Amino acid sequence: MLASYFSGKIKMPTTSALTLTNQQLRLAIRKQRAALPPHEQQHLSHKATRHLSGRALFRNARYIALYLPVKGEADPTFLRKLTHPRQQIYLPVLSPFGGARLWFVLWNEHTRFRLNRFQIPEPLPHWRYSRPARWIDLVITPLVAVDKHGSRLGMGGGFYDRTFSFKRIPANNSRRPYLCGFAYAFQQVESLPQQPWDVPLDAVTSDCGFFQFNTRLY
Ligand SMILES: Nc1nc2c(c(=O)[nH]1)N(C=O)[C@@H](CNc1ccc(C(=O)N[C@@H](CCC(=O)O)C(=O)O)cc1)CN2
Ligand SMILES: Nc1ncnc2c1ncn2[C@@H]1O[C@H](COP(=O)(O)OP(=O)(O)OP(=O)(O)O)[C@@H](O)[C@H]1O
Repeated sequence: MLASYFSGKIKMPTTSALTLTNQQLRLAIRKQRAALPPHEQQHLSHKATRHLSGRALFRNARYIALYLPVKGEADPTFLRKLTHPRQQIYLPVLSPFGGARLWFVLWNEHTRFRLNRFQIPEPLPHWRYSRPARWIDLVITPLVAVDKHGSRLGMGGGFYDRTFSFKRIPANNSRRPYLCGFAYAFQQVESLPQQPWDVPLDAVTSDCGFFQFNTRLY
């Protein structure tokens, strides 16, 4: 439908994302995502996981942020089972100080959860188990749509863009963290309108493969 499955070879989409507003595109893809039967969500998410888990960028990352999927989002949590003991998994938590920024809090067998204001489970924030965004090696980001340049459309809160805005400053010379979108192939669209605050993804993994963007600003 909307997708241009750009991994590997680029196919033209039947509907250009540019003909829809961001809000219309969000609604259309969210509907398609929520309509996937659970076994299909799991099957496609497994495939997306396999396209990433063997790569050095995953195996060499010590601090990895995942997210807990809601409403049919692709599920990256299988990656947790594929980590080795020296790797640590973090989850996003809405900053208790506001500002629409994310904290990253350790997820282990002792982690206690609560629902945030979007009804998404998140670890109870504790400074001892939090890690600053710039000290995470690999962030698996949720997304609604991504285009072939790595522009990401999210749920519309601007959380990831605000949290990783430091990556847009060339003087930071910050390759870290590596931002990898996690999605279904139908979320990959030809083109999204770019906003000045957008922080491009470094890569995306989906059921149709792993795709690295040439978006190095630094
Ligand atoms: N699984 C998951 N966790 C995540 C994100 C995400 O996209 N997916 N986020 C990515 O930034 C952050 C939360 N951002 C969000 C931004 C807006 C809405 C939202 O609009 N939700 C409702 C409507 C609003 C409401 O309930 O008050 C909706 O689903 O329609 C949800 C999450 C952090 N954690
Ligand atoms: N670095 C920033 N500084 C200030 N405002 C920002 C910044 N990044 C995003 N915003 C604001 O956040 C709002 C939502 O942005 P956008 O629609 O790009 O969110 P999104 O990427 O879809 O959401 P999310 O990252 O939460 O999944 C915009 O109105 C924008 O003004």
